[in-house]
Amino acid sequence: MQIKRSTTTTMPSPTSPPVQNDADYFDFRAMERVPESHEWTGPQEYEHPVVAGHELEQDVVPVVDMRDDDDDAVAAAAARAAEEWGAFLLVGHGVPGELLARVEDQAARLFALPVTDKARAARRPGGGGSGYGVPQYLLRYPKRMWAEGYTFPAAAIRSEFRRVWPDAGDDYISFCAAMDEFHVELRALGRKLLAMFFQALGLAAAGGDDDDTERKILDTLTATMHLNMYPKCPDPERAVGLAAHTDSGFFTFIMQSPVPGLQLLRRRPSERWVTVPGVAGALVVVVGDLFHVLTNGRFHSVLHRAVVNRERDRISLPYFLGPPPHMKVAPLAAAVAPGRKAEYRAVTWPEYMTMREATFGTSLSALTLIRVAPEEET
Ligand SMILES: C=C1C[C@]23C[C@@]1(O)CC[C@H]2[C@@]12CCC[C@@](C)(C(=O)O1)[C@H]2[C@@H]3C(=O)O
Ligand SMILES: O=C(O)CCC(=O)C(=O)O
Ligand SMILES: [Fe+2]
Repeated sequence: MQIKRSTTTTMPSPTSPPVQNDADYFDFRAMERVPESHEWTGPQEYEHPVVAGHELEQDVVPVVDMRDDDDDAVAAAAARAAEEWGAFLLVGHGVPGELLARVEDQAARLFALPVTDKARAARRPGGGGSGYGVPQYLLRYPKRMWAEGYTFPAAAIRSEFRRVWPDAGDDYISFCAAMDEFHVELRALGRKLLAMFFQALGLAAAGGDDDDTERKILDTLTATMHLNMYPKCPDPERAVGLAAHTDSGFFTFIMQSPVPGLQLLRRRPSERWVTVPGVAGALVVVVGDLFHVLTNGRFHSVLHRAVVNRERDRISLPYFLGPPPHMKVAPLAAAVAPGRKAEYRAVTWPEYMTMREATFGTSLSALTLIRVAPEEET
């Protein structure tokens, strides 16, 4: 899908979001063909070529190995990948492979429950966006995606999943144990990676206000978890797993099945989708819009999407890290090059999400909505 980065700062006129309905809770496994509600026939979805991610050196997704003894070199490699790609594969991160396999298995068990059990935990108005079903932003698209989703705050796993398993039996216990352990590991890893990013940006040495901001950001990082299940599809060329988007927070760790499906949009020398290989035990790191803002555009929030396939179900678990809801995010002073201005206005995560909602399904990039127009620069 081509999403043009518009240079306009005009806010699209807000319209009330479409609502989820019973059609969003159908059983993908019972589908022998892609129904019209899920059929993406426009050529725009397949406008750019797809490359495998290893044929040419320029298409090899960067791999950052945290086992390297030289911390500065690891931080520099992560920052370089965040600048050039906006994403990379992270290995040697210390999260046990056994835990990653268990988390995937538990997610698969959740999605294998009867539709009626999952629908009990459906997203509801006023529910803070948690629950089973389509994230509200994705309801903006005219077509539904070939995926099931479940969103929940990492801090409320046990209460959230009592909605699925009211009896709190063995299935509930093993599911929550795996998600809790994953959260503990990923929260620690998130702090480590953030500290590395700051180190690479030269913030540790910068002194002054940025040091304070860095500490506040590290101390208040907020995590949201989301489970994606992309069932195998009878006609993958006519369906979309997850439409092209950027993540909105600071950065996302994605745990994915070793079934490829995630693709990154590379722009130079020409636009193409690069498939991220399914490397067992690796986590994918994706830079989000608010980190793009924080670094004044130095780290780049990358457009990515998920495609589906005919043979195998695919599961991914993005762990979204961002600021707490009240925190205003603006370019860090040390990230603004001498003689340059901050290119983005300060914004909180919920403010940005509200603005961004109206851009889903349009060709407008939401970052342009908070971009300081050249005439506003003093
Ligand atoms: C923390 C979040 C990131 C997310 C919005 C959310 O509040 C919870 C769902 C997340 C998700 C998952 C699918 C793609 C995405 C763009 C969406 O519509 O919902 C992301 C959101 C995001 O990164 O902005
Ligand atoms: O399924 C994937 O690999 C990508 C998921 C994703 O980008 C998201 O949920 O925001
Ligand atoms: Fe994403």
